[in-house]
Amino acid sequence: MALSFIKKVFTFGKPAEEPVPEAVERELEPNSRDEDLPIADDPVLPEEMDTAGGPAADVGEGEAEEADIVDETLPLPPVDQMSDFGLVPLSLLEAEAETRAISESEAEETLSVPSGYLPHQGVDRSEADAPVSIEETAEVTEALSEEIPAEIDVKEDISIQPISPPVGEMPGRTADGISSETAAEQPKLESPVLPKGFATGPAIVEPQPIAPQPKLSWFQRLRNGLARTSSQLTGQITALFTKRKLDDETLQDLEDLLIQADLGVETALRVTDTLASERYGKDVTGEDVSRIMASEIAKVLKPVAKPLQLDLSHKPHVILVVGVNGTGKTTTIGKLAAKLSGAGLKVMVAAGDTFRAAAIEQLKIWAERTNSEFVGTKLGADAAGLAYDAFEQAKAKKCDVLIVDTAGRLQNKAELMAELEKIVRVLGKLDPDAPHTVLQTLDATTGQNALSQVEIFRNVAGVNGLIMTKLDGTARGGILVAISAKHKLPVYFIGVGEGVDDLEPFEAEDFAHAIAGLPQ
Ligand SMILES: Nc1nc2c(ncn2[C@@H]2O[C@H](COP(=O)(O)OP(=O)(O)OP(=O)(O)O)[C@@H](O)[C@H]2O)c(=O)[nH]1
Repeated sequence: MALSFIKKVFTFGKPAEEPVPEAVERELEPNSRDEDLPIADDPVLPEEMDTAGGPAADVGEGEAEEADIVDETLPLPPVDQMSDFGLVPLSLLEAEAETRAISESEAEETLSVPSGYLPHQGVDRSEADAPVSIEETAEVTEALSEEIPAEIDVKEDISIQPISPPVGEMPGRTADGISSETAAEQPKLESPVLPKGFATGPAIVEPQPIAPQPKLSWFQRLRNGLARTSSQLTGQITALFTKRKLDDETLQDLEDLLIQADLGVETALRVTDTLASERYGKDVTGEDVSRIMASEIAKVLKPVAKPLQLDLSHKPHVILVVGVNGTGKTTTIGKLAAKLSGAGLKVMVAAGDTFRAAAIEQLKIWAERTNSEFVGTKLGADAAGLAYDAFEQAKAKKCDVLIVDTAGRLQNKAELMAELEKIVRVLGKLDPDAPHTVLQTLDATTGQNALSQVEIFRNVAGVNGLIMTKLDGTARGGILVAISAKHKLPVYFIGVGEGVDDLEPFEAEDFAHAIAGLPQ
């Protein structure tokens, strides 16, 4: 094999005689694909390619030099100078090859290796580089397993290389593949030592008494609800007046801020006018502005902060509750009923929201909780008819107050608004003054849309009082100031939670302070 390598070295660069590389031959053999392929004698190449002159024909100067080094036509140096050129005389190599062949055959005769091992015979690059087919590998393995005895007479100069024996048989390894030294080092623990923060044994969870959360006062809930509005507003005001005297520009900027907070143009102008008359050309702090703002808002709200007037001569005083879906009508009815029946009045509630089964059930529960009479009908029934029946029953039972729920409806749905009109008309048949109070609930999380809600419900149902709900959430209470300034409708209560007690009489000063971020 060494001889063939030497021959290859000295014949390189002779394309005409160059044999097909073994690797290529082997690759082609299994499928014999070369037999099927037509072999072109003279392949037609694209113009930029050329076969004439063989491989070296087109080489550049440098490449030609390289080619020359391996050209056998060059005269070889004298034998004693060959090592200077990195060459070994052929005669020496042939002699070495013969010796090697003898020692190989000797080794074959004397060697025997255990299964799973192969004799290591040094590395012959020419063989190592050539690919070995599966068939060849199988042949060698078979030959080894048949011919090589189990016991080995190891020659000192031949090393034995394992070919991955089973893990358990690896020297220095346990069956798990763990180093046997490491395994021996590890003490076998009865109970493992856990890191800090862990413990063994069954978990014992002792129930801890939960401290009751102190309920926030309604004003705290109102302030929390309006915190977003107030902190945004006061933050912007403080930024606006930092190191600035009060001039036309800052007044205009302040007006814009107040309008953006839903307070309405009218209230915004009131605030800026008062500020200008008191402090024009002077330094102004954010706190000065907040104080003036609270005072002006309170002036707008005071006239509308009224108690809900009940004319108990009517037996019953009829309260119709209207509003857009989800604004809190049913919940507010429950809260009102609780207050009134708690005060000793005989209350009846009527489930006029015949669109939503849950609303009927919800009101029934509120009636039970508040010891109120309940009148309901089936889902989809005529709401006006139900209102009429309830009124008759309340009269018959001598109730002090009848509160009629209605289905939520968007103010732009003409058909539903017409139905609401009908309920009012029907109630008026039994008492021309009924309904005595038409309450509209407004969701405090709504912005400018609440203005048009009031406008339309007022026209259709004769709304004569407001309740703003959900002021405990992330409310935008500024709109109530704008509505009050425009419609001047009484605001009776505010909703500050879902609980039965979370309905507070509307207080102008408190509300104004909460919006301005000032204490009560
Ligand atoms: N946080 C808070 N939630 C409220 C308040 N008032 C009502 N809600 C909640 O708002 C939701 C809607 O309330 P409802 O009373 O069902 O409203 P509605 O207007 O009767 O609804 P529709 O019958 O669909 O028109 C419910 O989850 C109530 O618990 C309030 O003051 N604060």
